[in-house]
Amino acid sequence: MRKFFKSFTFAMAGIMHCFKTERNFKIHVWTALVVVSAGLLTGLSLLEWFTICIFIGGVLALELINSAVERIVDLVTNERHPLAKQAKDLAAGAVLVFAFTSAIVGLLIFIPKWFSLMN
Ligand SMILES: Nc1ncnc2c1ncn2[C@@H]1O[C@H](COP(=O)(O)OP(=O)(O)OP(=O)(O)O)[C@@H](O)[C@H]1O
Repeated sequence: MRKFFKSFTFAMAGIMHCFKTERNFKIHVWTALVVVSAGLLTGLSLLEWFTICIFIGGVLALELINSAVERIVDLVTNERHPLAKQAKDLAAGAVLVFAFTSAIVGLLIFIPKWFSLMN
Protein backbone atom coordinates (compact mmCIF):
# COMPACT_ATOMS: atom_id res chain seq x y z
CA MET A 1 0.00 0.00 0.00
CA ARG A 2 2.89 2.38 0.85
CA LYS A 3 4.51 1.56 -2.50
CA PHE A 4 1.25 2.34 -4.29
CA PHE A 5 0.97 5.68 -2.41
CA LYS A 6 4.59 6.50 -3.32
CA SER A 7 4.03 5.90 -7.04
CA PHE A 8 0.86 7.99 -6.85
CA THR A 9 2.93 10.83 -5.30
CA PHE A 10 5.51 10.57 -8.11
CA ALA A 11 2.78 10.64 -10.76
CA MET A 12 1.20 13.71 -9.13
CA ALA A 13 4.63 15.40 -9.03
CA GLY A 14 4.95 14.73 -12.78
CA ILE A 15 1.54 16.25 -13.46
CA MET A 16 2.33 19.34 -11.32
CA HIS A 17 5.72 19.73 -13.01
CA CYS A 18 4.07 19.59 -16.44
CA PHE A 19 1.45 22.13 -15.36
CA LYS A 20 4.17 24.52 -14.14
CA THR A 21 6.54 24.15 -17.10
CA GLU A 22 4.43 23.36 -20.17
CA ARG A 23 2.30 26.21 -21.55
CA ASN A 24 0.26 23.83 -23.76
CA PHE A 25 -0.62 21.58 -20.80
CA LYS A 26 -1.90 24.65 -18.93
CA ILE A 27 -4.00 25.65 -21.96
CA HIS A 28 -5.49 22.12 -22.11
CA VAL A 29 -6.31 22.18 -18.38
CA TRP A 30 -8.07 25.57 -18.61
CA THR A 31 -9.89 24.44 -21.78
CA ALA A 32 -11.06 21.32 -19.93
CA LEU A 33 -12.41 23.49 -17.10
CA VAL A 34 -14.29 25.66 -19.62
CA VAL A 35 -15.76 22.54 -21.30
CA VAL A 36 -16.85 21.05 -17.95
CA SER A 37 -18.47 24.37 -16.95
CA ALA A 38 -20.23 24.54 -20.34
CA GLY A 39 -21.41 20.95 -19.79
CA LEU A 40 -22.83 21.82 -16.36
CA LEU A 41 -24.62 24.89 -17.74
CA THR A 42 -25.90 23.12 -20.88
CA GLY A 43 -26.87 19.82 -19.26
CA LEU A 44 -25.39 16.61 -20.63
CA SER A 45 -26.47 12.96 -20.57
CA LEU A 46 -24.37 10.34 -18.79
CA LEU A 47 -23.04 9.08 -22.13
CA GLU A 48 -22.06 12.63 -23.16
CA TRP A 49 -20.22 13.19 -19.85
CA PHE A 50 -18.50 9.84 -20.32
CA THR A 51 -17.38 10.88 -23.84
CA ILE A 52 -16.15 14.29 -22.66
CA CYS A 53 -14.22 12.76 -19.73
CA ILE A 54 -12.49 10.26 -22.05
CA PHE A 55 -11.42 13.00 -24.46
CA ILE A 56 -10.27 15.43 -21.75
CA GLY A 57 -8.28 12.67 -20.03
CA GLY A 58 -6.85 11.56 -23.37
CA VAL A 59 -5.59 15.02 -24.34
CA LEU A 60 -4.01 15.62 -20.92
CA ALA A 61 -2.40 12.16 -20.86
CA LEU A 62 -1.00 12.63 -24.39
CA GLU A 63 0.38 16.05 -23.43
CA LEU A 64 2.17 14.43 -20.47
CA ILE A 65 3.67 11.77 -22.77
CA ASN A 66 4.68 14.47 -25.27
CA SER A 67 6.50 16.36 -22.50
CA ALA A 68 8.23 13.13 -21.45
CA VAL A 69 9.38 12.54 -25.07
CA GLU A 70 10.74 16.12 -25.25
CA ARG A 71 12.77 15.55 -22.08
CA ILE A 72 14.09 12.18 -23.21
CA VAL A 73 15.22 13.69 -26.53
CA ASP A 74 16.91 16.61 -24.74
CA LEU A 75 18.58 14.12 -22.39
CA VAL A 76 19.90 12.01 -25.28
CA THR A 77 21.30 14.90 -27.33
CA ASN A 78 22.01 18.61 -27.08
CA GLU A 79 22.77 18.69 -30.79
CA ARG A 80 20.36 19.27 -33.66
CA HIS A 81 19.53 15.90 -35.20
CA PRO A 82 16.82 14.98 -37.73
CA LEU A 83 15.73 12.01 -35.59
CA ALA A 84 15.43 14.25 -32.51
CA LYS A 85 13.24 16.59 -34.54
CA GLN A 86 11.12 13.69 -35.83
CA ALA A 87 10.66 12.25 -32.33
CA LYS A 88 9.51 15.61 -30.92
CA ASP A 89 7.34 16.47 -33.90
CA LEU A 90 5.69 13.02 -33.95
CA ALA A 91 4.84 13.26 -30.25
CA ALA A 92 3.51 16.80 -30.73
CA GLY A 93 1.53 15.55 -33.75
CA ALA A 94 -0.12 12.88 -31.61
CA VAL A 95 -1.36 15.57 -29.22
CA LEU A 96 -2.60 17.71 -32.10
CA VAL A 97 -4.54 14.82 -33.70
CA PHE A 98 -6.28 13.95 -30.42
CA ALA A 99 -6.93 17.58 -29.46
CA PHE A 100 -8.43 18.28 -32.89
CA THR A 101 -10.62 15.15 -32.70
CA SER A 102 -11.71 16.18 -29.18
CA ALA A 103 -12.69 19.64 -30.42
CA ILE A 104 -14.83 18.10 -33.19
CA VAL A 105 -16.50 15.66 -30.75
CA GLY A 106 -17.14 18.56 -28.33
CA LEU A 107 -18.76 20.63 -31.06
CA LEU A 108 -20.90 17.64 -32.16
CA ILE A 109 -22.16 17.31 -28.57
CA PHE A 110 -22.68 21.00 -27.74
CA ILE A 111 -23.84 22.67 -30.97
CA PRO A 112 -27.14 20.73 -31.39
CA LYS A 113 -27.96 21.38 -27.70
CA TRP A 114 -27.27 25.11 -28.02
CA PHE A 115 -29.42 25.26 -31.18
CA SER A 116 -32.33 23.50 -29.45
CA LEU A 117 -31.96 25.85 -26.43
CA MET A 118 -32.21 28.86 -28.78
CA ASN A 119 -35.37 27.53 -30.48
N1 LIG B 1 17.68 18.32 -30.74
C1 LIG B 1 16.92 18.72 -31.75
N2 LIG B 1 17.29 18.43 -33.05
C2 LIG B 1 16.53 18.80 -34.09
N3 LIG B 1 15.36 19.47 -33.97
C3 LIG B 1 14.93 19.78 -32.72
C4 LIG B 1 15.68 19.42 -31.56
N4 LIG B 1 15.01 19.87 -30.46
C5 LIG B 1 13.91 20.45 -30.93
N5 LIG B 1 13.84 20.41 -32.27
C6 LIG B 1 12.78 20.92 -33.14
O1 LIG B 1 12.75 22.34 -33.11
C7 LIG B 1 11.41 22.80 -33.11
C8 LIG B 1 11.16 23.62 -31.86
O2 LIG B 1 11.52 22.86 -30.78
P1 LIG B 1 11.62 23.46 -29.31
O3 LIG B 1 12.74 22.82 -28.61
O4 LIG B 1 11.51 24.96 -29.37
O5 LIG B 1 10.30 23.00 -28.70
P2 LIG B 1 10.01 21.59 -28.15
O6 LIG B 1 11.17 21.07 -27.33
O7 LIG B 1 9.57 20.71 -29.31
O8 LIG B 1 8.77 21.89 -27.22
P3 LIG B 1 8.59 23.05 -26.16
O9 LIG B 1 8.33 24.32 -26.93
O10 LIG B 1 7.38 22.64 -25.36
O11 LIG B 1 9.84 23.10 -25.33
C9 LIG B 1 10.53 21.56 -33.20
O12 LIG B 1 10.20 21.29 -34.55
C10 LIG B 1 11.43 20.45 -32.67
O13 LIG B 1 11.12 19.20 -33.20
